[in-house]
Amino acid sequence: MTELLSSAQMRAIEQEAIQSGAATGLDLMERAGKGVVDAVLAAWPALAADPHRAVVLCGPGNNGGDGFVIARLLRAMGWTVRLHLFGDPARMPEDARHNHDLWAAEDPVLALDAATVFTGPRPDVWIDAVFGIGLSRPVPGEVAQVLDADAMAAWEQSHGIRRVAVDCPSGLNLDTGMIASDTDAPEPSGKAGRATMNTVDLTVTFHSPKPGHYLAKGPILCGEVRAVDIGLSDTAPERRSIMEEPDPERIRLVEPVFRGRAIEPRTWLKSVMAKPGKAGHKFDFGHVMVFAGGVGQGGAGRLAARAALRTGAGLVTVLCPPAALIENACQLDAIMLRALKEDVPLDDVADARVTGFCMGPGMGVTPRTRKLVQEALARRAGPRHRRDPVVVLDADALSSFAEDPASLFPRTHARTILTPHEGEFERLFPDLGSSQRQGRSKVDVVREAARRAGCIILLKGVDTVIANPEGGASVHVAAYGREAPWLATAGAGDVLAGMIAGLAATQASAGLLSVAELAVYLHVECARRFGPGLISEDLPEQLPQVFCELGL
Ligand SMILES: NC(=O)C1=CN([C@@H]2O[C@H](COP(=O)(O)OP(=O)(O)OC[C@H]3O[C@@H](n4cnc5c(N)ncnc54)[C@H](OP(=O)(O)O)[C@@H]3O)[C@@H](O)[C@H]2O)[C@@H](O)CC1
Ligand SMILES: Nc1ncnc2c1ncn2[C@@H]1O[C@H](COP(=O)(O)OP(=O)(O)O)[C@@H](O)[C@H]1O
Ligand SMILES: [K+]
Repeated sequence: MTELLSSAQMRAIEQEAIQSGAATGLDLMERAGKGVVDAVLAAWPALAADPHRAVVLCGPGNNGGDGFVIARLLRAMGWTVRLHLFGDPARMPEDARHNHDLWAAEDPVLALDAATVFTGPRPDVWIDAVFGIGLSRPVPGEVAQVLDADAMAAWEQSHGIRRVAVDCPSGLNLDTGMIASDTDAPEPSGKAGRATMNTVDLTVTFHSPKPGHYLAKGPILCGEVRAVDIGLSDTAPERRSIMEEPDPERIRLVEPVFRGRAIEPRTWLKSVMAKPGKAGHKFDFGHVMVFAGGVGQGGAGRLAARAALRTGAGLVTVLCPPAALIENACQLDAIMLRALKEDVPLDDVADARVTGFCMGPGMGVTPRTRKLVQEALARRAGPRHRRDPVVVLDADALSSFAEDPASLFPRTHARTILTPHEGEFERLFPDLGSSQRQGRSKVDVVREAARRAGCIILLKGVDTVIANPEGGASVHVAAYGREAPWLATAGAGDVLAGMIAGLAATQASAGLLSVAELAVYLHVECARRFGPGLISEDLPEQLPQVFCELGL
């Protein structure tokens, strides 16, 4: 997993390097500028063959300072560079001012406005170094007009300008992935909502990627993200094992990377899953009970059950009301089936060997659902198990508590995971819902929700955020070459709930958050492997091939 650094953490690491004497601010700025130039030439090697044309847009802070370094290095390579500055050079921070002066001693500093920028010749490379981690409010109107997608499209025509952002496309908040005007009133002179903010082809960031590259609009705007080494060391203790719970101070990106290096996915899978390489019989790998709905409402539960079985649970049983028994019996083979009468307690059908419950898909928003959830949450580890059964609550199991979420949270425990989509999340945490975030990131609100609920929360989306009550948080994004638009199909969430239950119920030694991370990754891998035309039934059926391709 790659650790994503907040702006404050990045500044602290930079300050530590400067105060310890390991580097000066100017050294870091020079390395940052050189890192961007190297990344550009690595992305488009043909540009190294002969001099080209660049436009560099600089802002009033150190992001602009990086821009001045980039302009100077390109100039030294014989490139023709037009540099535009927003802000007053006299008020720039010292290092940025120094680099401004080096540039200005030999070449003009042009105004940063649409009239000046778009009347110049079209460049081969466009560098956006206006605002980075220091963005503190919506981008001013005159800058927004230059960073506008329509204006760029009209100017670019078919010229093929390579667009590069320094740290981030200016206007993107690197902590939240939001555009400042998404949550605040736009500047009076600004374009409404900056909805047409320019996307770039390449974003070059420093030391480590930031949450905003992966959350919300980040993946839409950033193109490819490259983190370049600028010689900073991170003194935070390294996690010893890939399956260890995340550092509560950090956010980690779900991917097969460990300590900065890509690892074989199989190493990751084996560290989280119980089945590979372990001998045992079916009960050694857990028994998952999945609750299905009544007549005609069983599909969602059956999807979850199939996913639980394919992820490795030793046994899976669907529980349904007696009237739905025949319907389910017609559809299930390897999955067992039991009727659960309205007035029968869960303990009558679930013995001590049950290690997981998957509840919600298709169950119905009813008092009965609420009661069954409470009974499942009250269950404790059987004599042969070290851990309480995992309880995955999704869909109707969550919505059944919408009227009174506070009655759920005292019962949830460390082996509980709630897997809402945004609508279900807002029902349980109205003040943290997407319409109420006011600049708080998805990670912040999921951390807060996990703290309140006292269990793991997984908030789904293209960017899926998982957090535990201690503050540990992970982000998985279906972007940057792992797009999965075909997952936007009914029932995909039911399959994910089943996958989590199936992986966790095997009594793997990895923690529940690590299990959830892997489930989200596998879910997207299944969708990507199947590709266009995917429907939810296809997802569990892809698992064998995905496991095989990931080296199990
Ligand atoms: N940290 C590191 O390790 C390294 C950091 N490096 C680089 O430094 C960058 C961070 O630099 P930074 O802190 O100076 O912030 P930056 O993004 O230039 O913006 C601040 C300026 O913009 C202004 N301003 C903000 N919003 C505005 C708005 N909407 N409209 C108008 N003005 C606005 C703000 O004004 P103020 O809010 O103070 O009024 C201030 O003047 C970072 O992204 C990276 O590129 C590398 O060199 C190497 C190592
Ligand atoms: N465009 C998308 N890209 C990647 N993942 C997606 C996309 N759309 C939906 N998903 C994923 O598909 C699942 C949908 O779950 P959910 O909204 O609960 O649907 P349902 O209730 O129909 O099962 C979630 O895991 C979500 O993250
Ligand atoms: K920028």
